[in-house]
This record gives sequence, structure tokens and C-alpha cells, in this order.
Amino acid sequence: MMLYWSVRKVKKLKTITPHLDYVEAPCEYALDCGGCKSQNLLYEAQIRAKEQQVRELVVHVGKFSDKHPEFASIMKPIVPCDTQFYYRNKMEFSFGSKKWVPEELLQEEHVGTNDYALGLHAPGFFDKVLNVTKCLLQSEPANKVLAAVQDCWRDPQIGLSPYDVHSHAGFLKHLMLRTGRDVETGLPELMVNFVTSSNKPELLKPLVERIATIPEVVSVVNNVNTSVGNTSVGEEEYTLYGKSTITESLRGLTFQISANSFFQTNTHQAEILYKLVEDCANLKGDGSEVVLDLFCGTGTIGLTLARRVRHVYGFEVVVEAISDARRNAKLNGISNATFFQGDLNKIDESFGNKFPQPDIVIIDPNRPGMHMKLVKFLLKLKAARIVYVSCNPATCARDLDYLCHGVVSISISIKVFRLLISVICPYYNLYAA
Ligand SMILES: C[S@@+](CC[C@H](N)C(=O)[O-])C[C@H]1O[C@@H](n2cnc3c(N)ncnc32)[C@H](O)[C@@H]1O
Repeated sequence: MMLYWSVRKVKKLKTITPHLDYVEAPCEYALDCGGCKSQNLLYEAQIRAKEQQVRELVVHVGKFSDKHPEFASIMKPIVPCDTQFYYRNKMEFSFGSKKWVPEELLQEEHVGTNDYALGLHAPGFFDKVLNVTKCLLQSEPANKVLAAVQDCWRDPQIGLSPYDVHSHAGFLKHLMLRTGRDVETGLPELMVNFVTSSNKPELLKPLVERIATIPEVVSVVNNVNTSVGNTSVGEEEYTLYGKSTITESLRGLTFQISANSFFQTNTHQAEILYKLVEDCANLKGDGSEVVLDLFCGTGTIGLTLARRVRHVYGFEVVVEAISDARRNAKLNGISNATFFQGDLNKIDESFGNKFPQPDIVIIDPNRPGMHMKLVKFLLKLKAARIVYVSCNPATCARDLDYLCHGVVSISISIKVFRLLISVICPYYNLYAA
């Protein structure tokens, strides 16, 4: 393979000999899309690379020795997924006023083409959207919706405009598609979420009427996000068609999920993950134990354990997710689960008064991992078992180091730091807070 280095990125010129693990990417957008970065890499090679990455982080950041006799048995192999496409139950597409045009099409497409796009961001560009009519990561019904929206949203008669991240003008920000399942029939059900910069339901009406004809669509909601930021969570949410939630089943339980609640994006693999969590929790099964489910989302992990324990206490910052968790407990006839809404980055001394001493703590934070306040709380709590689920091996390795090897008290280290600085630079103390 020959590469040259341009200002922005490395670009392939031509293939001399394909890499041993090279595979043809099945998606037509793979080369230009920021959504998938490794479709050209054999799945087994992706797994190997991830395993190596986790191992290196655990050793170098987590400070666990790979020379330890038990290391090999503790670092278990990755559990691969049976399906590599059509597995995502949630995709978020962006509307953009600046269509990304691949270099080779630049000449022919540039003149007189519509610059609007709906799709995924070009790699490294927050303001350029690659127009996409089908995504191989999401379900077939979700692709039907994407195609239907693509078919009509640019129609000048409808008068819709994409939001421009520079000028902050325009209406349509994101199209979020969630696929669930009707738990009675097992058939897919879809939620369509339009994220807009203002509340103008009349503008969305033609789109809603069109997609409501797709039988799998059971919910169309509108998140209104008036901020200049480009996130998909609205300050207000309106249901424009059907229900405000979709359902999914996991480990024999039914879950209702609203637009802004977290739900594991690969349902099939979530079944496997939750089984692993249960195995790692090593429950006695006599109903005597207390479980603390931190970063609980819609309550999925705690609720799947609830039938075998005394009580589950869940904590989560998103208000809607906590309402979903409470509703999900009721829906499944579970009365020994209590869910609290709160920010785990801002806990204080009173946090531990909200629940009895837990036997098992489940931690499943988002990518930044745990705040130091929570780490210190857990170190004091000394629960018998902690199960840490992570989507970011780097912050996971850091937190494992803290949890397993302890942390130096921040106040002491600042004192030491100031002492050192005052030796090196006596003036520092004049300015130090
Ligand atoms: C990776 S998800 C896990 C959710 C759940 N355990 C599951 O398996 O579906 C992380 C969750 O942490 C929540 N979260 C993020 N930051 C938080 C914070 N500071 N305090 C409490 N919850 C937070 C997110 O809203 C999200 O629901």
C-alpha cells in the first residue's frame, strides 16, 4: 500500500499488495464516512487489535503486571458478536448545509448541486456531512425511514432547511432512529426522533405523514434543542405520532425506552454482556444481597438482577432514563428496586445515606469514567464485589488502578506540590490560591 501525507490526513494512493487482514468494505460509503473506521479490516483482526489495546491499557495505565501468574486467566478473550452489520438499535444522522463531496467527485458534482446533506460526518469535520441513503449498521426498517426522509426533506415546497453549525441558522439538526421490538409479536418497532432548533411542528408535518406510512414506525418525536451546541438532547420533547417510547426485551424482561434514555446499542450483545455481569456479580441467589447500580440508565442491569437479590438501588443523571427505569420496574412486576436521579460527579457526604451497605456494586459509566469523588466513596465503601462495565478501556484502566491500588489524597498531593513549587520558585506561593 502506498500512502502520502497531506495537510489533513494520510491518503491511500494505490494498493500494491493488500494487507493480510484486508477485506473489501461492504458499505459504499466506507472510505469517506466517519461512522465506521475499520470496515476494511477482517473482523478477527479487529478483535485482536482491541484485545491488545485493552491488555496494554490494563498493564500500562491500570498498572497490573502481565508477569503475574494469574494475569492470563483474568484477562479473558473478547466475546465476538455473531453479526457485524445491521446490529445497531440506534443511529443518529446529522442534517448539514455543507455536503461532503469525496475528492474524486469534486469536479463533476460541484456545479449546481444541492449542498444540503443528511448522513454522517466526514472524518475530522464537524461541519461537513456525507449524504447517506443507507447505513449497514442499522436495521432494515430504519433504512426504510432514512430513505423516505431523504426522498422528501429537500423538497422546496416543504420549506425545510438544515441547521448550519457556523451561522446557527436553519431548522433540522439530527434524525435519530431507534429500533426496538414489539415484545408480543417479536416484530421490529421504530422510533423516529427529529431534533430541531425550534418548535415548529407544522414544518415537520409532511415528513411525519410520510414516515407514518411505514408499518414499523410506532413513534415520532421531536426534540427541540435551541442551543448553539449540536447535541441531540432537546430542552423540550413533543410526541408527533404514536407512542413516546419503544419497547425491547432483554433477559426475559421488557423495557420501555424514550428518545433520550441510554440503551445498549447492540441488543444481541447486551444479552451476552448482562449475562456476564450476572456471572461476575456471583450472586448467592438467596435473595439476601443489596446491589448498587451506578450509571443505571433505564435500569436494565439492576432489574435483570433484581429477582435474585434483596434490593437494587440505581443512580442516573438523565431524568427521562430514571422515569423509564421506574416504569420498567413496574412493567416487570419488580418492587425491590429504587431509582434515584442525580449527578454522580457531584456526590457529597450524604450520598451513602441513601442506601444500606451494598454487597455488590455495578458501575457502568459513560466514556469519561468515574469522577474522583465517586472513586473515593467506593474505596471507603469497601463493597465485597464491584463489577465495572466500560465503553472506554482507557478510563476503565485508570479507574481500576484507583480502585485496586488506591489513590493519593488530593489535598496531600497539592500540599506536596506547593511545597515543591515553593522550593523551585518561591514566588509561586504569592499567587497560589
Ligand atoms: C454506558 S451508560 C450505561 C447505562 C446502563 N447501565 C445500561 O446498561 O443501559 C452510562 C449511563 O450513565 C449516565 N451518566 C452519565 N454521566 C452521569 C453522571 N455524572 N451521573 C449519573 N449518571 C450519569 C448516562 O446518562 C447513561 O445512562
